[in-house]
Order: sequence, then structure tokens, then C-alpha cells
Amino acid sequence: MKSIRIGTRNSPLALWQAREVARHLQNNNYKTEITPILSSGDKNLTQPLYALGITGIFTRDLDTALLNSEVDIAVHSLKDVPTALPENIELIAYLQRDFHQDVLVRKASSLQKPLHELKVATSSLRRRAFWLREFAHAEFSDIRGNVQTRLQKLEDLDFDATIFSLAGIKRMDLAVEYEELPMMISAPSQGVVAVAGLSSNKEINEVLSQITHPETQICVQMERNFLSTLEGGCTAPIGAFAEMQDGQVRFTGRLCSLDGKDCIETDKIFTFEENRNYGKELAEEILNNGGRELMSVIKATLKI
Ligand SMILES: NCc1[nH]cc(CCC(=O)O)c1CC(=O)O
Repeated sequence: MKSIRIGTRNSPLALWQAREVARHLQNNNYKTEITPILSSGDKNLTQPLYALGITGIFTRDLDTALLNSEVDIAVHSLKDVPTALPENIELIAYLQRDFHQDVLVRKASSLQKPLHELKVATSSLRRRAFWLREFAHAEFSDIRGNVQTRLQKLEDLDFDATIFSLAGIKRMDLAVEYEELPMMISAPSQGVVAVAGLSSNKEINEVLSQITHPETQICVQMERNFLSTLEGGCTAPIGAFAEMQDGQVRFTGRLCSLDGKDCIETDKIFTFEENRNYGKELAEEILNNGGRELMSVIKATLKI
């Protein structure tokens, strides 16, 4: 087989992830080359993501490169990949999840402040709502950019702390102090690197099936089914995390109002059976427990 062309965004985090996929493929004796592609998500950094009004801004350009056969596969942070994919594009491999959690990073001058007094910079609806659920009077500021840019802004700008995915910090090997945040439930599929390919490309799909991590795949498919059942195409403060060990799954999920005042949660341990759509079942339980009304208020507020 010819060298496998790996499409990726060109941020340091994305390149790390592409090299990680390359390493797995090379371990299976395939040759690889990395092709960085500039995405429109990287070009427009002035507005928060939800305000850009489109999903998939990080993945669109890689989808195009796949469909034009400029690359054979595309590597993504799975949490940035919309649940509905373009025709003929499929997620085929999922690397083992290392870290899923959100962590808080403070600037030196705010180390002594109690959590409820911190001005936190985050543009994520989920992080804001889950923080407000705990600290109803908290103030936020917007922040965008990659992990390194956001750390620089933490030094330079007028806020106390910001929230990161621990996976990003570990991958970038950054020597920063961080605190775990027990009030958070991570974003569906946070911390997972996934590989997309063309459904029609059987040869590549067979190769990718050799590097997928089955437990991670089961867990993130559950989290993403939970997400897509709840959202139906709009963005909302939703957390979901599944862990699997010896056939046992623990699933935690939460939907909150934008101000964090109303939250509906699920936390279940069960034995995994094939051919069940647990993510959908658990989301329907939340929808029937008041989630439907919560979602319609969120949709009306965000005007999607
Ligand atoms: N929102 C952007 C984003 N997409 C993926 C990661 C990190 C890697 C991951 O969580 O999979 C991050 C940074 C962050 O949320 O702090």
C-alpha cells in the first residue's frame, strides 16, 4: 500500500494528534505522511463558537479535503466533530482515551481566591452553565484560541482563571498547575482522538479498524448518541462521560439551563449489551424528566 496521507488542522494540538495516529499506523507497518490543512475555524477567532451559528467549523475543511481525495484520512479531536456527518464520511477509528476531565488553571495573582470569586474566561456554554450551577453569581469573559494562546491570554488579560480539557494540556506537555473540577461533567467525547475516512474506501477502513480502541469506541458512541438525541442539531450545556471496565459501563450525563439553575442528570452503572442504544435511552429519560422543556427554552434563547 502507498503511504497513507493524514489530513489534520495545523495547530500544535492537532499536529500532535495526527502524529499519534501516524505512530499507531506505523506500528502496524503502514507508511504515513502528514498533510496540514488550514481550517476556517482557525481563521475566525473574534466570536465565540456558538455565535458563529454553524457546527463543524473545525471539521469542514478536512471533510472537503477527504471528499476531494487530497488526503486518505482526517484526524480530529472528537469533541469538535458534529454528530451528523456529511454523506460518505464516517468516523472509523478511535484512539484510547487518556484524560477526559476539565481542569482549572489560575493566574499567579489569583491563587488564593475562593472559587466563587474567580472571574473565569470560557466561551463554552457547558462550562459556564455547570460553573453557574455551583456559583450562581459568577462572572465570565469570552476566550478563544488554541491551548497556548489561551494560556498567554491568562497571563495578559483581566481575568483570574480559565478551564481546559486536561487532554490538551498533557498532549502539549505544558508545565502548568491545574485543579480538578468535580462539578464538571466533560463534553461528550472529550479527550478522544478520532479518525474519519470515506465510507466507500474499504481498503483504508480495514487499515483503520486495526488501530481502534474498542472500549473507547463504545463509550464515545454512547456519549455522542446521548448528545444527538438531546440536542437535535442545536448546541446546549450538555456533559456526558462513559467509562467501561470488564463489560461494566458507568455513564454520567447532564443537561442544564444556560444559567445553570435547572439541571437534569443521570448516573448509571450497567452491564454492556450489543445492539442497545444506551445513549439514546438515557437521553430520552432526561427529555421525559423535563429536558424537553429545558431544550426548547435553550433553543429559543440562542435563536437556533
Ligand atoms: N474546545 C477546543 C478543544 N477541542 C479539543 C480540545 C482538547 C482535546 C480534547 O479534549 O479532546 C480542546 C481544548 C479545550 O477544550 O481545552
